[in-house]
Amino acid sequence: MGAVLSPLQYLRRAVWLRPMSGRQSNISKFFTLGPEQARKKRTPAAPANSENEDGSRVIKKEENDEKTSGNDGIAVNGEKRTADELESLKEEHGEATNSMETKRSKVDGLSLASSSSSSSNLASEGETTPSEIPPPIAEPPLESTRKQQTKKAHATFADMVSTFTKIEKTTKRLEIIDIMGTYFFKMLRDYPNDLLISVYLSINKLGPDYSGIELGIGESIIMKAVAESTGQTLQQIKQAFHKVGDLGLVAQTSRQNQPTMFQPAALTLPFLFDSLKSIAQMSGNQSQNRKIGLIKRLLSSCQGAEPKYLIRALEGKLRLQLAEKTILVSLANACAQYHADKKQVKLSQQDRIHAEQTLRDVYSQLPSYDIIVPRLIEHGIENLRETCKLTPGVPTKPMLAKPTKQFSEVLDTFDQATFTCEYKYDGERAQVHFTEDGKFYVFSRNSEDMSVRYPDIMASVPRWRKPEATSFILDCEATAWDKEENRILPFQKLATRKRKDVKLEEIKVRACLFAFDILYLNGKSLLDIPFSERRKHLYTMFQPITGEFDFAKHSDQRSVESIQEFLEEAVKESCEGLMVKMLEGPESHYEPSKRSRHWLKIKKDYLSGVGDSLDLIVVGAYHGRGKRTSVYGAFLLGCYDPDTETVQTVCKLGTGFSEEQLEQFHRQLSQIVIPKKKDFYSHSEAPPHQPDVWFEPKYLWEVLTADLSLSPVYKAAIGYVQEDKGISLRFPRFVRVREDKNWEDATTSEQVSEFYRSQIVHTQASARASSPNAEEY
Ligand SMILES: Nc1ncnc2c1ncn2[C@@H]1O[C@H](COP(=O)(O)OP(=O)(O)OP(=O)(O)O)[C@@H](O)[C@H]1O
Ligand SMILES: [Mg+2]
Ligand SMILES: [Mg+2]
Repeated sequence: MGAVLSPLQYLRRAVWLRPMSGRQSNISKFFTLGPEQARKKRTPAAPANSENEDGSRVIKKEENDEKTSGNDGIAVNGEKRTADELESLKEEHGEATNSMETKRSKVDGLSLASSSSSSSNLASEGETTPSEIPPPIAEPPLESTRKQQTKKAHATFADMVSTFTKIEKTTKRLEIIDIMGTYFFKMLRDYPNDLLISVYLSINKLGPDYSGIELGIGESIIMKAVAESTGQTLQQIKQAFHKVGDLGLVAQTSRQNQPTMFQPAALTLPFLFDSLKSIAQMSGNQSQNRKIGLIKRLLSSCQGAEPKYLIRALEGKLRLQLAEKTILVSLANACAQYHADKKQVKLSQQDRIHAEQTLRDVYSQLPSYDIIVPRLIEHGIENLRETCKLTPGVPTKPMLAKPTKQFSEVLDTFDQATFTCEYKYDGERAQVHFTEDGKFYVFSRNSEDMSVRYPDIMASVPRWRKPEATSFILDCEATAWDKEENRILPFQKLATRKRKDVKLEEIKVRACLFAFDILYLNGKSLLDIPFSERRKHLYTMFQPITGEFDFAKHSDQRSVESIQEFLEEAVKESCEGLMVKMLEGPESHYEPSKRSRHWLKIKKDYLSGVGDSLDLIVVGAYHGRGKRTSVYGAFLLGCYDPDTETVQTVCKLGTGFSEEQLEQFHRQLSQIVIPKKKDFYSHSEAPPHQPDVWFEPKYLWEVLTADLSLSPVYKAAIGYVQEDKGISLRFPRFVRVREDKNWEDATTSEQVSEFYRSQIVHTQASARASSPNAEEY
């Protein structure tokens, strides 16, 4: 196996893949919509040099060419900027990724300026009248002008924004997939070099999760930039924001009301992407001012609806209901269609489903568009499983478990199948990688690179790896370890370790690994072999070392009594409970990213409650009274619905805190108070239920509850159980802060509804069990 390329190297490769030629399809008959439906959706062509419905520009081609040709500079908000100035702007902010690309643009003319003509082509192409729709399989009208575009190599933000604007008008998932699929198809056909960037911008990410680069710029910085760039006072922007609740819209309106003498040059996707990356990575002295400066420059190149999405991207939330799975499906469709067209074959519904499944599977094993997109372009989706495989050095999405609160459920689920019980250690998930070229990594549950956090684990690998293991991926739990007593310490101890800049000699709380699975060994993926065999590999290739590495303790007995006993034993040894797993057959294969019924968790503490804890987003707080006057006395929490991208409130929480914790939370949360509820927070509008302050979504807390009930106030899982009622937690209690998850990894609305339903099933079962005619369990 070759060395793993860094994300930067992949990006470079992706950017330099040559555009492909080939026969192009009639995109009106796309994907989920038939030609008739697609035809109906089209609107008459917009007049030249006018604004589309969505505010994006339509520039008359000749005029635009005139503006750009023979002109060695472009106008940005009235200021004329030369290519060199723009180049130095990029350099000033330390971008490296596309520097070669920029140089090439300078030679070709000026990509920033020239791409506005391609934007007009794309924008007007989507807006033809029905009579202009070419017959199926006809060559698209773009062909004649395409030559010019191959010279002007970049897609524009304007194209992306007109796509986003279409998406914002619908809530139907199939339509969203169709719109995004059409967009990605055009990207593949016209700007393959920018496809990767367009995928990242659509999901509002700047790289794979393990790259650690994230957007999420604070409201105050953005408001300053909007005020300064649109000539308004900060006060005016704040007021507008208070009224509208969406900074993106405020920016768009402010920009539209601003008189500009010149058409700014179109923003290209690579330029935007590089700028966003620079903003995300700026730190230290003056970084706030530098961020504001760069945001202002971007804003000055924006028109129509572009400021809205630029600002939302900076905030870290596009609010388009573009969940990652939607992007995957759209991308799979686009690629399948593109390659079928090239080969001049018809794409069946079966082929589409197959393509979607392929991309989903591959992405959960190898969650890196940096690697996948270039290979999709080069080798097609039909070869993707071959060209993109599980790779040490790239964190795979971990398999997850379903909660259970009755032993009988375990026996029901596994029925006649062979299963095994393991201790459920209470620490943090750790995926340990060892690459062919001798590098170690530790990744978190969330694919973050934790190698710097665990120098003790990194140092211990050579001691417990046998020389026969030349590359591997292990699935483990890292727990805190008491060296004196030689035993596991409670989870809270592990949480006291620093998360950054950890020095080996300064570590007070040591981490011990408990390995429970092996996913890859010596150049081969082990995902598709039975767990019993994977476990054998695990036991042969590694050796336990007290306090550093051990195998998760297991028992393969299957009676309820023996499971019960094993659970008691686990709890005595500071574990949280048990994991019950399928041991043999295809159902015991490792399923990356799936919350699978083939893994059940039994937590001792929660057997009497709802079976599991919930991880909830802190969205608001109520001022304390009495002893708690100087801190927040209670908090408003919400779960997350990834399909609608909303945070839905689920309870008011006021118990389980120590005084120190309340003080600490007050300090932390005061920093992220926002003037108004985010418009993607869903909560009752009734005055008595309003919290005193609202927060940016940031912190995730683990919470226990006795049970759940239907509620008119809280909006969690609204519509799942009853059309107009949400679900709320009764007697919630704070357990801990979840530092290893992002707020978007909160318990989902669907999970909340499952907790609610399982509680009803459980109550009915108990009622049956206590009645004289109850069946035996
Ligand atoms: N033997 C084991 N097998 C699998 N996972 C284990 C084992 N021991 C401990 N774990 C941990 O248990 C976790 C699953 O249960 P847990 O309730 O802790 O999940 P979580 O991180 O809260 O996520 P979620 O609530 O989303 O499932 C795994 O992610 C892993 O970190
Ligand atoms: Mg856990
Ligand atoms: Mg949990």
